[in-house]
Amino acid sequence: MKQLHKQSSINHRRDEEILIPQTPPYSPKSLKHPRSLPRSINYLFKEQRLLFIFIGILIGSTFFILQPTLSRLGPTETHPSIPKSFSNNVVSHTQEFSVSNQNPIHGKMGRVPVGIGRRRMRIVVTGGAGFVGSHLVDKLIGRGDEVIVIDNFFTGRKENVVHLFGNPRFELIRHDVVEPILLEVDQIYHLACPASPVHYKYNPVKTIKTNVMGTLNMLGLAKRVGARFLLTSTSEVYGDPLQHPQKETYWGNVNPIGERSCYDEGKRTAETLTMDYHRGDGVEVRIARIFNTYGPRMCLDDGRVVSNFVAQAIRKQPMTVYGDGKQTRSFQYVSDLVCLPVYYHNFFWLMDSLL
Ligand SMILES: O=c1ccn([C@@H]2O[C@H](COP(=O)(O)OP(=O)(O)O[C@H]3OC[C@@H](O)[C@H](O)[C@H]3O)[C@@H](O)[C@H]2O)c(=O)[nH]1
Repeated sequence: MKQLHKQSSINHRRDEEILIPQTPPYSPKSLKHPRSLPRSINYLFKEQRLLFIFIGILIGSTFFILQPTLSRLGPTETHPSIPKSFSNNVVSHTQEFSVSNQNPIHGKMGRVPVGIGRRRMRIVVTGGAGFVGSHLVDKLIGRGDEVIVIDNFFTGRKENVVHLFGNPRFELIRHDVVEPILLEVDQIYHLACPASPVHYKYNPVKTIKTNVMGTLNMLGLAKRVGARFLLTSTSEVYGDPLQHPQKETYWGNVNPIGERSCYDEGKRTAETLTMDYHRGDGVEVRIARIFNTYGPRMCLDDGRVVSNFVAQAIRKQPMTVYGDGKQTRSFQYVSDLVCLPVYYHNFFWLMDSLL
């Protein structure tokens, strides 16, 4: 009641003020000057105002039409040439790949509409701070993708990826793949595992755990988020091979209780898991059996033949050849392994092609 009373008294005072007008009463412009419409039109036509309005509208609409497309494209869009056909039993003396894909037609690359260009993808690289992983990450960032590196820094080093710090498309997570992790990604490159005999024999139980638990966790993630999965396996799945060169169809000659078994058998189990997730759960998978790789960022204390020979040469020491020296190996330069152009034995081709 108090409020009502107050209100009515205010209205009363206003009424009084209106009774003694000091200025002409307010009326809308349109009512005040009925002839103002032609004036407005005249105003628009004067000094090419209409032309400038049209130009503004044109620039604005062009921006809004192009903006979604531009935001999806990376700064450097170089597309790896992707051959259409592929034999499932590819044999190479330098590099060998095992491939599987349940439903090529519905692969992620197949959903990219023609004319829009390559879609920027979010990609996880386990072991991305390592020797091979960091080169892969460089190339992925270089072609415009978003990369999340997972590394526990056992053999990986921050220095390998430090040049990418500050890049908005790069993220680094200290994480051991033995523990599960949930991320929304399109592709998973699974590299995390010590690869040189010195490192993988250092803690054999941890090595096999990384291969089994780590691969399980990453395959689980791939299944959950519908990501395509690439396992980096090894020529060591052939063990002490009885066939030269080794074909993909060769099953190997592996000692299950030897010193190297944690790695050999670990990777063989990782391959088994990969194929089981593919057959059982429809996960799109690829397996790369990597032979001896060399190049920048290799650890000098890696223990492998190339780094040993280089380190000994730098120190002007004699090079040590183990055994009778009759053993043979296939070698590949690290960036060729990632994306050697016009060649299908590389990660990019394997991961991105429809197969
Ligand atoms: O100083 C050395 C080191 C090695 N070697 C010999 O050189 C050959 C190559 O040995 P490495 O240790 O470099 O490589 P390996 O072939 O045993 O395995 C390597 O290649 C495949 C990858 O997947 C493995 O991760 C990697 O360890 C072996 O026969 C080895 O006995 C030497 O003669 N001198």
